[in-house]
Amino acid sequence: MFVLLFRSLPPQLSTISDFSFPLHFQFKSRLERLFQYKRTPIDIPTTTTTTTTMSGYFSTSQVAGHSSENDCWVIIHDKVYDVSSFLNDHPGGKKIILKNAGTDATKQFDAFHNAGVLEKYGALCIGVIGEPPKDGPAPSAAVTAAAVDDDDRTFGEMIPFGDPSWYQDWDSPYYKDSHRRLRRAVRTFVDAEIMPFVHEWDEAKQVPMFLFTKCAEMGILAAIAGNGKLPVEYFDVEQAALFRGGANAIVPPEEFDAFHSFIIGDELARCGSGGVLWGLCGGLGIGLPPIIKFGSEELKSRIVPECLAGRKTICLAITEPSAGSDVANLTTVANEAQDGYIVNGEKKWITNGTFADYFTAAVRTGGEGMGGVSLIVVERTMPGVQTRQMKCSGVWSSGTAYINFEDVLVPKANIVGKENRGFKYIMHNFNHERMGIVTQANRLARVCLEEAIKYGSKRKTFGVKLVNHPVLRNKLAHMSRQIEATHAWTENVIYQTMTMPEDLQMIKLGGPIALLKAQATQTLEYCAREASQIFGGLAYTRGGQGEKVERIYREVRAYAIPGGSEEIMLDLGMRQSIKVATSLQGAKL
Ligand code: HEM
Repeated sequence: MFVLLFRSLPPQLSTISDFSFPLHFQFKSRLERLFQYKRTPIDIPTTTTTTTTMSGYFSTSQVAGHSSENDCWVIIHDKVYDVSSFLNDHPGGKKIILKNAGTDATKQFDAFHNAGVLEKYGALCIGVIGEPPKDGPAPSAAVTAAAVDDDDRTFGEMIPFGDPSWYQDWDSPYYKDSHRRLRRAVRTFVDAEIMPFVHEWDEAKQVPMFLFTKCAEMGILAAIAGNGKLPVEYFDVEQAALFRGGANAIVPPEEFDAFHSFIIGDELARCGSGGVLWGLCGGLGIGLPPIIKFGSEELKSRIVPECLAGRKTICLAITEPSAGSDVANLTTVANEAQDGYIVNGEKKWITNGTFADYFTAAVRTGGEGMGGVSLIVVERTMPGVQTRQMKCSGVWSSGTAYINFEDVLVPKANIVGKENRGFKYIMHNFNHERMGIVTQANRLARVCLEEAIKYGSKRKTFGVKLVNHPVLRNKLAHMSRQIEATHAWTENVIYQTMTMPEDLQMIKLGGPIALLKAQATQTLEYCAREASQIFGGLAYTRGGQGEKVERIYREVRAYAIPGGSEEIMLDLGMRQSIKVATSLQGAKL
């Protein structure tokens, strides 16, 4: 609706700074909008949510009566918070809140916090300012900005370039109603179940195991592992909130496509933490697909359902201390013995390796080079497996591990597919892995942009808002154009994965995907740097308003290096593209 109004504005009001909506254009008051949460389509587990326990309606004079240290209320964005029990724990100190006790402290609050803080401390909220609606429903705890949009053509907070353009009523050939429903469902889930806890989990350097169960109950784990297809045969679709109800589901299982996967990855990445993203799906997204695709029926039925249900976790163990992107030269060996294989060797920088139950490990079963590599599933419970947490600059909660395999006896049944075919299976996986990195990196870049625009719209220097300084707008402009270009290219490639035969994808898409990965991570690096400059000191300290930007800035290398470093991606991208052009497309070079 906002967009329709905007379109009909006269040309003289066409720049944002020129207009503010007349009162009658403010089509619904904030409070009305809060109560207009129309959909309750999914059951989201609530055990750890800090949902609002709103119970009442208050006038400002009622709130004014609660202004002492023992009985202290404040109004923030039309909601009433009883902060009496929180005063001593307030990181900004109790005096500063007491100065605003009993009053509307929205302005002061906004100057020092992200809006997300209130999600986390929702339990302090005791009501709202205003009269109860005559017949309306009670205030809903699960209200988020995402949930109050007027229709599904527009979605999100409408921060310029803060979401992909199809969220802002742009037409797109790629998305239909199930994609629109999915973005809403995943956003509601992420806002309630992940976003408020990201800082805590990152500082604790681990993602809680219950998050796996929750994501499994949503169907998110299955969607991530499915590589654009839903592995319906390995999980109970009826128990996954997104797919429950068949034709009436948020996404009817038979409609699921690569754009649904993309939306899930993109919406999850809004949490602004590579650590949480990788903690949850870094192992599953690359460790399980080779088993689903190439494993024996026995291996699949033993491992896949457990992982998709969130009861077990898995990771991909390829990289070694001396063989990074150089997979063909790895040295971990699996020597055939009477009862199986004896595995010996070291793996390094293994995402989820500190806690994973299964390791889809690349081992040498044959001679030198790529023809001697196999994939085998090593299990944590097997004697001789040792893992230790590595101290990395970023992605703290993802459980990055150094792994020792010492005389580990692994049964023959755990070999994935055929012996000495591992290199092909790994290559098969790389495109999928890289597209996952692209999706996350570009959304993290968007998070930096969104945070910078929000902060720059409230923070003033020399009496002028940051966004009104041309030098800072220039930074935002360069961030936006790169993010939008990367997103459009990503959508184009995803579409090809839906229409091109799989064997041809391996040949034709490898080059462009490698280039796209470099494009996405360089965009991320640029955006994280520029957003940090805009936040200044706040992005140099952990937590607080610059929390997301500070974290993302130190996570950049975790995207630019793994899955193929930028240097290798750029070289491979051109090499492969020239080869395809000359051998397949008829280019005379
Ligand atoms: C429900 C009410 C409030 C909650 C839950 C809350 C929570 C927090 C939290 C978690 C922080 C740590 C930094 C961050 O995560 O953003 C913080 C910092 C701070 N808060 Fe609050 N706060 C509340 C109200 C207020 C009010 C009314 C003021 C008044 C001005 C205030 C002033 C500050 C200041 C000055 C800081 C330190 C900022 C910095 O380190 O740069 N807070 N608050």
